[in-house]
Amino acid sequence: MPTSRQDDVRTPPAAVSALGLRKSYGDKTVLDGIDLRIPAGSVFALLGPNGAGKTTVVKILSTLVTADGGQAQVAGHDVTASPHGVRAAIGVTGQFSAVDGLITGEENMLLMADLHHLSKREGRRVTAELLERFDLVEASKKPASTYSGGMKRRLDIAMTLVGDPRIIFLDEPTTGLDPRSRHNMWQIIRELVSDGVTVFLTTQYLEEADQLADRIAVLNDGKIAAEGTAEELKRLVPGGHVRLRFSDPTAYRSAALALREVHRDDEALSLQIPSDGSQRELRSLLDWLDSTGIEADELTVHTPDLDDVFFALTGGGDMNNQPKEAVR
Ligand SMILES: Nc1ncnc2c1ncn2[C@@H]1O[C@H](COP(=O)(O)OP(=O)(O)OP(=O)(O)O)[C@@H](O)[C@H]1O
Repeated sequence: MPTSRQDDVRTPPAAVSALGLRKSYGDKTVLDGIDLRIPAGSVFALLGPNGAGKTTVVKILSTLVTADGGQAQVAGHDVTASPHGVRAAIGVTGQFSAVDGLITGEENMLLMADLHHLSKREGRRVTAELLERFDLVEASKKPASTYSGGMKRRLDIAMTLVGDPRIIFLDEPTTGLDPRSRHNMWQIIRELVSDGVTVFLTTQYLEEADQLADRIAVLNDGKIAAEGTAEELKRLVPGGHVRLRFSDPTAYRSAALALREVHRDDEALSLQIPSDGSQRELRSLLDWLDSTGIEADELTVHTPDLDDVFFALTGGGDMNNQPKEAVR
């Protein structure tokens, strides 16, 4: 892989940057030219269906596998020329967890402290602090194999933090977790970011990317199909609308007659009005309702969500793609 210092002139500094990353296994091209730029201190989510190559990207950036082409820098180090520099700056958790189930949570942590050459005293201090922070004090003397999925993930992240990494790769951090554990994990990730850590997240959960990420890239067919903030991605797909529901048939009919370009549902007494869901459009609709004295019983806004974007970009026609309604 060629190395280049050209990225150094870019501002602000990127925690992770990649240009033209390529990877094939046999005759299967997994990554077909991936470009990334992740500003320090931000959360980046790589979204993609099963087998899209998300883990492969994480493995290349964390120096666990070598790319066939392109270049990547992590924390200012080239992944090929300076893998040790990369490894010293990053933490990786996820599908290839470092947790040893045979020893206790505390022993796992102390082992990690040893690997990072912390003194015994410092190792014990950091371990106690992280066990407390991740709510694992009670379980700390039990073998990690007895931990729930959520506890194992928390221990995994706690172990990663022993080395005080500035960049963390979280490969599907909440896959298989129940909703409460998933929300706990989201809170943990937000706290990491507020400490200035850069987070590179892979996920199949669109809501997770929506909740956490500053920028999201959708990986499909070995390429980045789209990249942007959640809002930018949602604007890529049409389908936003406001729905007005009435209980009074007269009010319904008046509104239906007055409003043009609406989709009528005479049975449900509801009208669907194309809208981008912006404050401006909602205000003008509400002002119009007020001025005409028409009273709707319910107003719901549907803005395209990341599910819509994901399916539009990845062509996942076999999955459930029902519009979601958000009552505002
Ligand atoms: N060591 C390997 N040898 C051969 N093929 C591999 C290897 N590692 C990954 N692949 C293939 O590369 C493709 C991408 O795999 P990868 O694990 O990166 O996808 P992913 O997006 O992380 O998927 P998932 O969401 O299912 O974890 C898959 O088709 C996988 O079978």
